[in-house]
Amino acid sequence: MSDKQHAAEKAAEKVKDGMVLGIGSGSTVNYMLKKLAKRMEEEGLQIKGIPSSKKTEKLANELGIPLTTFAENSKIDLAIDGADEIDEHLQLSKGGGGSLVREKMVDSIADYFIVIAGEDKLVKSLGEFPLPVEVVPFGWELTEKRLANLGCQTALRYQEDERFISDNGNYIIDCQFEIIDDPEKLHSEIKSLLGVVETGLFVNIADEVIISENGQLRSLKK
Ligand SMILES: O=C[C@H](O)[C@H](O)[C@H](O)COP(=O)(O)O
Repeated sequence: MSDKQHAAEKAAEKVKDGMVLGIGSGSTVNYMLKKLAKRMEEEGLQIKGIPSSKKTEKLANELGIPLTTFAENSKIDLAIDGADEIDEHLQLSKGGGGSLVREKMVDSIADYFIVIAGEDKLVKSLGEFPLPVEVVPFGWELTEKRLANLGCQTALRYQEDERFISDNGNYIIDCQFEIIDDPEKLHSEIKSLLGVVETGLFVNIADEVIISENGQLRSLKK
C-alpha cells in the first residue's frame, strides 16, 4: 500500500456516523472515498458528503456515497483533503488539480479539517511547487502581469493543449516563487489583485495532518 493510501485510509476511519463530511479532491482523497464506501457497506456507516470538485462528485456517485449541498447544510463536521505542499506550521499549498476554490470553501468551514498525504508532501517552506491562482478569464493577461510583478514566474495552465478551465469556469495561473516565507502575507497580496478569484495558499485552515512515511503513520497538529 502506498503512503498516501495509508494516510487516506486512516483518515477514513475517523469519520463517524451521521457526519456531514467535506470531501476534498485528488488522488489521495480518492483512496479515502473508497475506504469510506467500504465502511458504509460493511459497518452500515451513514454520512452525507459535500464534494469539493466535479471529479470528486463523480467518484462519490459511482461509489454510492450520498451527497448534499450548502443549500441543505451550512455546517460541515469534518473535512478531509490532500495537499501539494505542507509546511511545519500546517500551512498548505493546494490546487495542483485545479480545485482550490471549492476546496477552500469546504475545508475552511469544517469544524475540523484533516489533511492526508505521503511524507513527500512535507516541506520546510512552501514554494517549490508552483502556486496555483484561480483568475477570471476576462483580462487574464493583465492579471498575469500583476502576479508577475510580485516576483514570480507565471504560466497559464493548460490541459491536453487546451486552456485548463476550473469547475467555476475560470483559468489557473501557476506562479513559481523562489520561496514562500510568509504564506499569509503573500496570500493577502495576491487576493488584493483585480482579476484574482483565490489562491492555493491555505493559511491557518488545517487542524491536523496525517502523514504516512514508509508505512509509519504520524499525526501533526496545531
Ligand atoms: O486541486 C487539487 C487539490 O488541491 C489536491 O488536493 C492536491 O493537488 C493533492 O492532490 P493529490 O492527492 O493527487 O496529490
